[in-house]
Parts: sequence; C-alpha cells; structure tokens
Amino acid sequence: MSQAKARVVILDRDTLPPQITVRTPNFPHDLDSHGQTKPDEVAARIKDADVVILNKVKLTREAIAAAPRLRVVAVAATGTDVVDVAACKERGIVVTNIRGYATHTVPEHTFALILALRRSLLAYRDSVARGRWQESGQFCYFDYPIHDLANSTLGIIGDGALGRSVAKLGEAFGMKVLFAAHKGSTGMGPLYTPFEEVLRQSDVITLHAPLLPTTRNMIAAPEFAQMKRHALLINTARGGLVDEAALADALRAGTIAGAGFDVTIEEPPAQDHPFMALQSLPNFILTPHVAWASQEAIQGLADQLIDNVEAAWRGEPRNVVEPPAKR
Ligand SMILES: NC(=O)C1=CN([C@@H]2O[C@H](COP(=O)(O)OP(=O)(O)OC[C@H]3O[C@@H](n4cnc5c(N)ncnc54)[C@H](OP(=O)(O)O)[C@@H]3O)[C@@H](O)[C@H]2O)C=CC1
Ligand SMILES: O=C(O)C(=O)CO
Repeated sequence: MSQAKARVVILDRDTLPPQITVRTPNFPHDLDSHGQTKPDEVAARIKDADVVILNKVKLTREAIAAAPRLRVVAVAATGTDVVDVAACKERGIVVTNIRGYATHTVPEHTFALILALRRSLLAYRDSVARGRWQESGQFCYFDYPIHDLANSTLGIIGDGALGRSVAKLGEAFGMKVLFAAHKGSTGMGPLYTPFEEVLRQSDVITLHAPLLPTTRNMIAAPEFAQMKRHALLINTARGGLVDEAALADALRAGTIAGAGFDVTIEEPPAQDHPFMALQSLPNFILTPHVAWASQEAIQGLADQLIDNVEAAWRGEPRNVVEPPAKR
C-alpha cells in the first residue's frame, strides 16, 4: 500500500494469550501495542495509525473520523460487529477478518454444551458432591432427565464455516440436521427449512450467524413460544442474537428445557445481568466467550491476522469484510 514506515496500533493484545506468538509484520513499521483499550481511549490511540489491529474494542464512526491516516483495520476474530464497516468503506479503509480458524474449537464447545445439558451432567455432578449417591442406596438414581442425541433434531441457524462443521458433528451423533432459512425469507431453496419450522421441529437449536442489524434479537419471546418445551438453545455466536431477558424468562417458566451460552451482549456481563441470576439453575451453562479459545485455533488466528495485515499493506487485501447488506 505504501513505501513509508507504517504506524501499527494494536488495541487489545491481552485478548490473545501471552504464549501465542503474534509475528511481526514484514514491512517497515512502528508498533504501538496496548493490552486493553477503554472506549474513551480509542480515538487518541488511533489518531496517527495507518493500521489498527483489534479483537473486541468498538471502532465507531467518530473514532474512524479522528484517524485521518487509517488504511487498514484488521480484526482478530471472525465476527466484525464491533467495527463500523460502512464508515470504513466510505473512507476507503480496508477491514479484514479471520476465517475458518475455529471449525474444530467452536463446534466442539457447542457439543460440550449440548451434551452437558442433554444428559443433565452438571446436576448429576452437583448431586454426587452433595452425597445423593450414597443416600440413594443403590447403584444409580434418576433425579434428572437424560436424553440421547441420536434420532433427535438439530436446528442450525447460520450455514457458514461453523454451522457446517456443527452439522457434521450432529450427523456423527445420529441427529437429523435442519439448516434454517433466514428469518422472514421464503425462497432459499430445498437445502433450507423455514425459520419457524426449525423452531418448531428442533430438539436442539444452535446459533452460528453473525450479529447484523437483520439478525439482532432474532430469538425473543415469540420464538421461545414456538420451541418444544424440551428444546435446548445454544449460542456460541453473538450475544445480541438473543433477547437476554426473554431467555431468562423462558428458562424460569420452563418454556424451553435449557440453554448453553458462550456470549452476552456486554462482555463481561455486569453483576446484575439477567444471566448472572441464573447461575444456580442446573439447565443453564454460561461460559466466558471461550468457544474459540483452543490453543490450536488461537495460534491459527494469530498467523492469519498478520497474513491479513501484510496482504492489505502490500495492496492485495484478503478476507475483506463488506458492510452488511440491508435485507
Ligand atoms: N464464541 C466464539 O468464540 C466465536 C464466535 N464466532 C461467531 O460465529 C459467527 C459465525 O462464524 P462462521 O461460521 O465462521 O462465519 P461465516 O461467515 O462462515 O458464516 C456465517 C453464516 O451466517 C449466515 N447468515 C447471515 N445472515 C443470516 C441470517 N439472517 N440468518 C441465518 N444465517 C445468516 C451467512 O450466510 P448467508 O448470508 O449466505 O446466509 C453465513 O453463511 C461469527 O460471525 C462470530 O460472530 C466465531 C468464532 C468464535
Ligand atoms: O472469532 C470470533 O468471532 C470470536 O468471537 C472470537 O474472538
């Protein structure tokens, strides 16, 4: 992109573990690396930047306007919802993301949540710790429901790299897999089942769609009401896809049987977030946005991140993110 020395700013290096090697870009540059950046620190830190690298720091239209030299924003994640991509595009700033790095780690985490919930694993573990096994006086007891995955129906929302890998694992467990058509869409072809039909038919529903204006709150009270009472909802995608208060209500009311979440709208969630009051429920598991975080996946992400930065800087950008289309 340029022969001049570039100023590269990393806004949240601490979102990659210290033992992960983030290699130095292969073009002349000065590096300004910050462990974390608060929202009100972004504009000042990027004001002279040519390249910004970030994972979960929000990059707003205002901050972008205050960075006249900015040419490349390299997101260290697949999800780019933290960046105002439309504002970048208007300025000719290239936005890149990481693709396909999490096709083992996220599906495996998804199934860890599904299996734990479907077999009441945490409830049995807690009851063993409380002495319930000895109290039962026999070799086993049946306090909590256990269901097979085989012959059950897995509804997948989002048929990208992760949705498809999850489908393969589901098929290996003997599940019938349904890919949901976009909510509100009618003609997506025979490979897709209408969104509402997926809600009605699935025993397990798992989300793998990006957070966009069109996917925000795609699951709220009316959608919970259409699910089976024994359905599980798994969200390893983005917090904003689900109305969090409606999920808490659905779990308390028994509208659905359980939920496994790796993501929340604000991360970390505040102490008074509706999910924090659910921590004692045996049918709700919240993990701290670590579905992506196998050592193997993160190293692949870090390598791809610098590949993206180098390619964009030499004027051959790859993994370019376009602003969300309105549909
Ligand atoms: N918790 C974690 O650690 C991680 C979370 N993620 C999240 O998972 C998401 C998916 O990742 P990945 O599969 O790699 O991304 P991809 O871009 O490969 O796939 C996303 C898919 O979602 C589909 N999609 C878009 N809009 C809708 C909609 N309205 N309804 C249903 N599907 C839709 C897209 O296809 P089309 O538009 O053609 O339908 C696309 O196929 C990421 O965006 C990210 O937010 C990713 C990695 C780690
Ligand atoms: O890759 C992603 O989108 C993640 O959320 C991991 O940071």
